[in-house]
Amino acid sequence: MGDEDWEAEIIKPHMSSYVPVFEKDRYSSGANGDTFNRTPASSSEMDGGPSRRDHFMRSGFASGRSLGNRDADFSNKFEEGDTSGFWRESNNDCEDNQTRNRGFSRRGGYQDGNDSEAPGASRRGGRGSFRGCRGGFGLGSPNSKYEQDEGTQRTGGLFGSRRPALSGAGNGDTYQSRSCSGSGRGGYKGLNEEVITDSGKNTWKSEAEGGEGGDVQGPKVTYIPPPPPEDEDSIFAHYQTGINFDKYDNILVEVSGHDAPPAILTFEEANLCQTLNNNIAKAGYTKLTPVQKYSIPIILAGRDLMACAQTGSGKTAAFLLPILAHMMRDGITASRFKELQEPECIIVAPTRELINQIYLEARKFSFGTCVRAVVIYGGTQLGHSIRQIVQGCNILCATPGRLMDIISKEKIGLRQVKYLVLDEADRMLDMGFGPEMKKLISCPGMPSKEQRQTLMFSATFPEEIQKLAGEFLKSKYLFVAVGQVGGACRDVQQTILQVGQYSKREKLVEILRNIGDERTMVFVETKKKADFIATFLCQEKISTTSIHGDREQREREQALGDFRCGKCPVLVATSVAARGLDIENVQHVINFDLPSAIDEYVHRIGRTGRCGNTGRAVSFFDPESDSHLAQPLVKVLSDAQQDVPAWLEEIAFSTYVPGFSGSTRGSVFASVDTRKNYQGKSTLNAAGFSSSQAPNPVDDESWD
Ligand SMILES: Nc1ncnc2c1ncn2[C@@H]1O[C@H](COP(=O)(O)OP(=O)(O)OP(=O)(O)O)[C@@H](O)[C@H]1O
Repeated sequence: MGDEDWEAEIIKPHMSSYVPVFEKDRYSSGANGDTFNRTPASSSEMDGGPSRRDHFMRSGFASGRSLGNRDADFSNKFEEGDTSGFWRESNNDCEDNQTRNRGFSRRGGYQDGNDSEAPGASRRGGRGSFRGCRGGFGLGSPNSKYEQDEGTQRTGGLFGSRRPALSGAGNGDTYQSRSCSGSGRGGYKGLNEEVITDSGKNTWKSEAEGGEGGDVQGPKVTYIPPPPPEDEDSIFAHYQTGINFDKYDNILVEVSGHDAPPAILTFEEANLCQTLNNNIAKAGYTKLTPVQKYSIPIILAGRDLMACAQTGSGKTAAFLLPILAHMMRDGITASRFKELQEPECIIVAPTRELINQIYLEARKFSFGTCVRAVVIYGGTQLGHSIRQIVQGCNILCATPGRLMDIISKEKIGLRQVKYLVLDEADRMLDMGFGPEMKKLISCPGMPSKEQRQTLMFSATFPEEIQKLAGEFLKSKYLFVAVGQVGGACRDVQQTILQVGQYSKREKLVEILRNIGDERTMVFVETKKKADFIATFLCQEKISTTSIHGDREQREREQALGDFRCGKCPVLVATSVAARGLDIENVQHVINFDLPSAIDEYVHRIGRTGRCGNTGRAVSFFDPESDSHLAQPLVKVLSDAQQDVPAWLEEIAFSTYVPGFSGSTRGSVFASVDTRKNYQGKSTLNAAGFSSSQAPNPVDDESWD
């Protein structure tokens, strides 16, 4: 990806606000048209009384086997030997996992015509019918000692041409060739991505575990991401807040812990320096969101914080602004070249694209100051990461694997760390990343929790993860809960359709055809399925790209860029794109497969309906595989004042688990703060008034 692609990806400022029109019959099957009715459930429904019957699956979308002969050649390739009519992939990710442990793998059936394979690579054949989409991207020859340190380069694909994605599919359709970037080559696994564990449950795997970026296993990564744009317009590019932005003020906020400082109501009250205020204005922020109103004074007061607020409600600025304010107040010295850099702030996030996004935000808010933010993440050349760091580093944004690598190379010292931020903290502390986070806080030089300020943010905080967090936070940390902990954003209109696996593709195409060119993220559960569905959609002449951990980083960034700029309005993704990504104008999220855990559902649908804009989420519920989600889904839907289909309630009732509190893997819906013996709890609304003065959002008819 070249510089020009970066520019294409950047959304220029002052674009008009996105307010989608919800046409009643948009997704209607035509028979009764009673679909996507945005009317909130009646109070009796909210109380667990009878809910409206859902009509979608009864009258609506075609049932039975999909596709027929339409894409016979392609489908057959996948369905060969699969009596289910949908290709089987039960063990695929286990295989991936094994392959991943060797540090390098190739996707079965995908052939990259111009890439050389490094030693140790494994090739899985058997489903061949595709060629690699395109060649690679070369960025000069190694010329520094860091690059030489990289050792063997993965040389294949330099300046490769964009080749037809489906050359083996038998139709040579040029449209597909042009638009489908769903078929990634092998290469490095995206290691911060889901893998199926022995138990069959998804978890996430850190980069370090797979050796990515490390020196021990596998070939070296040569990808150097293009530099971000330097011009002010691009740096401050933003989208407009939506019609529901002001309604954030009605959400109840609960702060727990001792001696919480009062919320602020305006940016002026934060008393930030002039440069920061200018940057805030240039970013188009005029009013604080609830999580900002509460978190900014807490962080400015030097307190540790665990903050939980709905997706798309401004958590990133809630931690960046007060950290920057402190740095400015403390007069940190301008960064300069040093072999060992000692950043004052470390921010970690679970995926590469998210950490890059956080970095861009940090760069935006620190514009014109001497604070230098740096981003490092897996899938890119290690030497490049080191070169970025040695030039100076006050705020280090990193994925965990790359961070630990860089620390082990003694390019980063931890003695000066004053702020440690875990974004998507529940993910950062779960079994995928938790061990690495523990390693991080026990690294030599890392100030103890008493000596540093630790900040955790997420839209979901399962109880058991809150308990783990105690190890990282001072005992007197404050907990801010904006709205229901783990609740879905109410600006997202959620629809659950009962769709069996054999009908999913047909339904997807039907919905996407109705949607037209509006940007849509389609979530699937595995990387292979992401490739498959992306390719299938391309074959259906729906311009689609894909992002998942089997794609090389260059391809992931290209895919995201193509999606952002609208070149490919459909992005098929695994959960690697479920959290944090803030992409303008994502009007729809479709859960082709539901995730295994409800918190992931909340994050996925939160890619739309951001910052007061409205969005829609449709989820295919297959009773064969998704029944365990019925209960938590009913809770999420009713908490967000969405219609709950009667059939879903029935399934939820029939799979009733006594003591259920909202999650299949512990309680997403923590009672708020899991510390039992705290004092000083206060409930306020986001406008800063006590709850007795505030309208209860559940009663707020105008919310929807
Ligand atoms: N006060 C504000 N005024 C206007 N826009 C804002 C404000 N705060 C944040 N935004 C914008 O809202 C969008 C969402 O913010 P952000 O990505 O920080 O959300 P988030 O809460 O971290 O979401 P997620 O839970 O999905 O990670 C961004 O485009 C951001 O620039």
